[in-house]
Amino acid sequence: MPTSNEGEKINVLLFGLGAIGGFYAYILSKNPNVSLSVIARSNYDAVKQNGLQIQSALHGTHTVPITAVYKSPSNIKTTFDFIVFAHKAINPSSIPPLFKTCVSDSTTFVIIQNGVGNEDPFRETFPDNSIISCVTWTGAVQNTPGIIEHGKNEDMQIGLFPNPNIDEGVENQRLSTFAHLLTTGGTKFNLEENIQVKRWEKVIWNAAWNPLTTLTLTSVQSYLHTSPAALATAKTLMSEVLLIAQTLGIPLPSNLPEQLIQKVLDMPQEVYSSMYQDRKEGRALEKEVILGVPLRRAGELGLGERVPVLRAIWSLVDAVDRGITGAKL
Ligand SMILES: NC(=O)C1=CN([C@@H]2O[C@H](COP(=O)(O)OP(=O)(O)OC[C@H]3O[C@@H](n4cnc5c(N)ncnc54)[C@H](OP(=O)(O)O)[C@@H]3O)[C@@H](O)[C@H]2O)C=CC1
Ligand SMILES: CC(C)(CO)C(=O)C(=O)O
Repeated sequence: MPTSNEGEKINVLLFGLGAIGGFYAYILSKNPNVSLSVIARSNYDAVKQNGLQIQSALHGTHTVPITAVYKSPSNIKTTFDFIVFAHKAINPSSIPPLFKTCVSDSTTFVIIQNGVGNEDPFRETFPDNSIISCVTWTGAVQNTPGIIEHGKNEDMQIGLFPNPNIDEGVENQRLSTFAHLLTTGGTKFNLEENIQVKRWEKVIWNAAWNPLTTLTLTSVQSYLHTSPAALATAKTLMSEVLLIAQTLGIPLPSNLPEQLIQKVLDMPQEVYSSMYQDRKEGRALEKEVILGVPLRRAGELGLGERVPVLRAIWSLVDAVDRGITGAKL
């Protein structure tokens, strides 16, 4: 695979051209060696006609240079060095098989999503490819098709989802090439030895704030000020997911719920969530990777009786989601 300082083009395909996909499309496009293609769905016409625009409090306003805009992976007749997935993880296992014709032996998948277990469907479909797993704390929204609004929150952690079928040196080279693209794109990120620690830390945050903002249709800060029980509910929910992570052997500190509560209270702006946006827009909720997988892991670990709040919140989110999608039992 080319490195970005050889002057050879690095072919990147981005799937999930929404708030986060649009933001990282902009970051990746800043490297002159990147040829960026995107797959757009509801914003296809807007992006085709007017391009993709980013309006960021930190990066300014720009139109993103895009080589090709596709409607679906089935229209693509070429393969890529990196395929970046930034769609919502809804029916996660339905997505990787769509990409069979765009993948060569040297294609690396990059997953930028909330949740845990997101890598598994990619590894099952493509057992011989590398996966870079990314946890983003960047906050963005697409209120108008093709226009990505980004505030001041920007941070990401990235690391390999190691593939025992691939030489470690090759995997590290792929990781370092992608990290170089983020560096030249001017975004804040860290390389992680064990990205699963960061995935679980983030899912402890999302398992609380995403459903609580979605169910109450209010910001985290407003919810927390409703009554002392609100804070207690958030803390118990986080503690239950932390118990699951720790039982899986993920080294996370026992005071993480307090740390994450303090982190949200210290934020300069009110925090809503991507799941809240989905409910507001009448879109399916990311209930599987944020709540369903942790709950299943609890069952497998014999912790089912020790996560009652997680189960209750899961059932409420599931009911709201079924109300939106019309999915029957
Ligand atoms: N937004 C945020 O601030 C943050 C989000 N995240 C995480 O990042 C990920 C992306 O979230 P976000 O950017 O908010 O999501 P958005 O809903 O803004 O964007 C998702 C995009 O994926 C597209 N998409 C989904 N499925 C398909 C498909 N089958 N074919 C083509 N396009 C598809 C959607 O198209 P369409 O419009 O047609 O549905 C949409 O453009 C999620 O895992 C989220 O939890 C993490 C941190 C913060
Ligand atoms: C932006 C942030 C960090 C807010 O909780 C998030 O992860 C989300 O909205 O899903």
